[in-house]
Amino acid sequence: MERILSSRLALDPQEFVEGGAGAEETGEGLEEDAEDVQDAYSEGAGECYPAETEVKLEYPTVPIPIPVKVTVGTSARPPNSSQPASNLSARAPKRPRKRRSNFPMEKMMEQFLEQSAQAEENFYRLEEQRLQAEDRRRETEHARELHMLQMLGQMFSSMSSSRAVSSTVGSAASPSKPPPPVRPPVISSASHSHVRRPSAQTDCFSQQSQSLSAETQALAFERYFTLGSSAHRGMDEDIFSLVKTIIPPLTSKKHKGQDGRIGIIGGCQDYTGAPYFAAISALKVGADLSHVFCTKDAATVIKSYSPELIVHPVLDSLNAVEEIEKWLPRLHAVVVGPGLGREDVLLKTAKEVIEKSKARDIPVVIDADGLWLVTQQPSVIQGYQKGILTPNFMEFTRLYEALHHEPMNAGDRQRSVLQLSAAMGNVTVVLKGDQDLISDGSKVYSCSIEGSGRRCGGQGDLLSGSLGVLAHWAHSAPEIKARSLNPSVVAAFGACSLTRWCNNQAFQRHGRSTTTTDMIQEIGPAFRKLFES
Ligand SMILES: NC(=O)C1=CN([C@@H]2O[C@H](COP(=O)(O)OP(=O)(O)OC[C@H]3O[C@@H](n4cnc5c(N)ncnc54)[C@H](OP(=O)(O)O)[C@@H]3O)[C@@H](O)[C@H]2O)[C@@H](O)CC1
Ligand SMILES: Nc1ncnc2c1ncn2[C@@H]1O[C@H](COP(=O)(O)OP(=O)(O)OP(=O)(O)O)[C@@H](O)[C@H]1O
Repeated sequence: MERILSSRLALDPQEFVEGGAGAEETGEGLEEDAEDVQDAYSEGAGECYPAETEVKLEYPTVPIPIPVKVTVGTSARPPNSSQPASNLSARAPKRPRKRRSNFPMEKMMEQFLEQSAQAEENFYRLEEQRLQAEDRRRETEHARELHMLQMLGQMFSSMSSSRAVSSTVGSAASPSKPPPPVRPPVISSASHSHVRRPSAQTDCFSQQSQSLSAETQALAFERYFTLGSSAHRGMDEDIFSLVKTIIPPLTSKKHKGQDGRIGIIGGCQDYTGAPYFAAISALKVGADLSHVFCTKDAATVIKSYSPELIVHPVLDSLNAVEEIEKWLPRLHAVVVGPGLGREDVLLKTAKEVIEKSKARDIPVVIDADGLWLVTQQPSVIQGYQKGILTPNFMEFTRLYEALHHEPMNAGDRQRSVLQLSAAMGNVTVVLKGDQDLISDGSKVYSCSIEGSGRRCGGQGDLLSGSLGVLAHWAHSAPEIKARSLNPSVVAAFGACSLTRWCNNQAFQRHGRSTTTTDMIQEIGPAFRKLFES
């Protein structure tokens, strides 16, 4: 109503007159309509007569009828006359209706406004009804999906129990029995022959679950934890429970910065998105402060994406290394490479920052163009136990070939990742792909949490930014040190799981239009679901 009233005030009567005049110019019908309105008014009110006068208006080129209350003319009616107006007008010859005074025009305007208000109300009423119908439809669909979910649950429970029995009974007789129909993280020993691949049944399951609803996916995901064979289950739960133990509790005793200050080295004229994605992901995972060290021309752009980031436009300055070094004592981890570009001068700065970070014993995650640098100069990170490389397949191939001087066997990725990590002096390597393979040169871990088929740019930046925080947490967690597991591997497993689940959840909502920004919005719920429930 408020809107209606305000629009009423905004109407200029003169404009209305002009509009009416314009309409008259375009056709006879409108003039008749205006006459009808006036007739109805005169008869209905019972006190106004069809008095006509000519009012001189500046605007209309064609005369328009304007009824007036004040009578001017010869057809005045006695005050107590009971004669209907229509009779009166029948007696008095109708004069051509031309221009009249403004007052009835205001009445017309009011009628017009009332009608628009009515129309608007009707519209909203109908819209409300439509939304209610839509809600009812959704509820029905939801109930149907829940029903499906229960049926699937029952189905899998019975499959699980029958498999558990058969694997215990038949393990000696048939050691090559395929794993259960889920995609557990595969954990193998250093020997390649022990690396397990998901079975045909596994893939069948993942295809099936891809077409299911969000609720069904959630179930499939939970079964990821609960349906593994007993041997796998122990290790899955191990690594997941270890990721959970590295997460610092949120307490009121802490001050800003204690849960992580992460530095991203990257961001140039061409690539401003990548460092932003990495830095904001670090914050969303739980770092308290996220710094971006980028070139001058990228800085304002990155700042404009988010006021939450601290952006230093120093990467292409003459004393870039000193500028960054000033901050290193306050950083808990650095992520080198997202959007860095491949200019020699920037790569040289990145190299020196890596050296300085190593000297301070800070975890160093190297991604994207940082891996280009490692391909040219592997020694920059070789042997550093807090170093983690996160190549995509292309970056991995380059690195592998640079270190092994021979083409990689793309059909045997587990072996290749193990070999590369070993050649890098047991630096943790995360080969991203349909399964993420993580190795510290002694074992290969596979993270196969259902993601989606959507491969937009920036997903790797989300992973590297998250990994920066998790690496800091893992390397400072006493529980991990007490166990024989490599903290970098635990952190990598956590970051891969998180990225893939964000991808899955964003895809549930946005399908083909999923972007990294949508995935970043899923970090909070995904983190809770994976590590805090
Ligand atoms: N919004 C932004 O600002 C973003 C900026 N970004 C930044 O861009 C910079 C360059 O990074 P990059 O990944 O494009 O470079 P690089 O490794 O040379 O790959 C080039 C070519 O390799 C191929 N290829 C890639 N993946 C593959 C795979 N899995 N399997 C097989 N092939 C694969 C593919 O070749 P194609 O298929 O096109 O022939 C691809 O075109 C870097 O700084 C990064 O941080 C990104 O983070 C995105 C968001
Ligand atoms: N085929 C796939 N199926 C499922 N998930 C995948 C697949 N390929 C990559 N991913 C996931 O996407 C994430 C990013 O991997 P990707 O290979 O896109 O990195 P990237 O090319 O370095 O990304 P960026 O665009 O940020 O440079 C990883 O978490 C990985 O698990």
